Amino acid sequence: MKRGPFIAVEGPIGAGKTTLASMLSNELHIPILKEIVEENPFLDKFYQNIDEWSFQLEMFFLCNRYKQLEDTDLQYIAQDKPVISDYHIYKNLIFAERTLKGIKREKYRQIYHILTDDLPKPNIILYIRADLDTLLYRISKRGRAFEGQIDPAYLQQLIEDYDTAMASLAVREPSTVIVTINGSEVDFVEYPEQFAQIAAQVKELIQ
Ligand SMILES: Nc1ncnc2c1ncn2[C@@H]1O[C@H](COP(=O)(O)OP(=O)(O)OP(=O)(O)O)[C@@H](O)[C@H]1O
Ligand SMILES: Nc1nc(=O)c2ncn([C@H]3C[C@H](O)[C@@H](CO)O3)c2[nH]1
Repeated sequence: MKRGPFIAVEGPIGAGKTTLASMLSNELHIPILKEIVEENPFLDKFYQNIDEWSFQLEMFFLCNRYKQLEDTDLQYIAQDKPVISDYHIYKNLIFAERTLKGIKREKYRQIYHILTDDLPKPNIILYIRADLDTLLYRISKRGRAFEGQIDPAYLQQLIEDYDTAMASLAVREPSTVIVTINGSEVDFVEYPEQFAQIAAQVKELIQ
């Protein structure tokens, strides 16, 4: 693996991305790039009425992440400095393909490619898979008010969309290392030895 690894932690809602990315950032002394959730003005409205608010929300996420990754490129990636992120830009498309319909989906796809095709992409992805019950439990434990309205069917679709998207990314970008973590069985929060195993694997990849 070359210097300057760009690591992304991915997985469906509540899989543990921010938790794992933060733990790895501390353990490996790699700066973290975190998604800003609290300042999103559309999430609440979106979960109340997905069809009404999806375009605004998806565009908001796309523009925010575009700006964040542009800055990260200058600050870290272009200088070969390692960085770990709790998302991959590709997640925009995974969600948008599910939430948008018709002409809006087509317009979004075009804008997504215009904005992101030349952005630096992670060379390591830690993909946390988890089953519906695990995700629902973790989302409720976290207790964000607006997520109380998440439809389990929407979450189940996202679980499947993520599997499909990761499989397609593996074919499209064979040089990207994808480490799949079974988040319903591996518990890196409760069991330090399970976290140590993941950290050791990542360390080996970035050496
Ligand atoms: N392995 C785990 N075992 C037990 N609890 C966990 C585990 N991973 C995460 N959690 C808990 O589950 C909740 C969701 O985790 P986290 O916020 O890291 O998920 P996320 O994937 O970043 O979510 P989002 O998709 O909303 O950004 C948090 O309360 C966290 O403490
Ligand atoms: N529709 C949609 N598109 C995205 O790109 C996206 N990224 C995150 N999320 C939702 C999941 C959590 O509730 C919350 C925090 O991650 O925001 C998204 N929702």
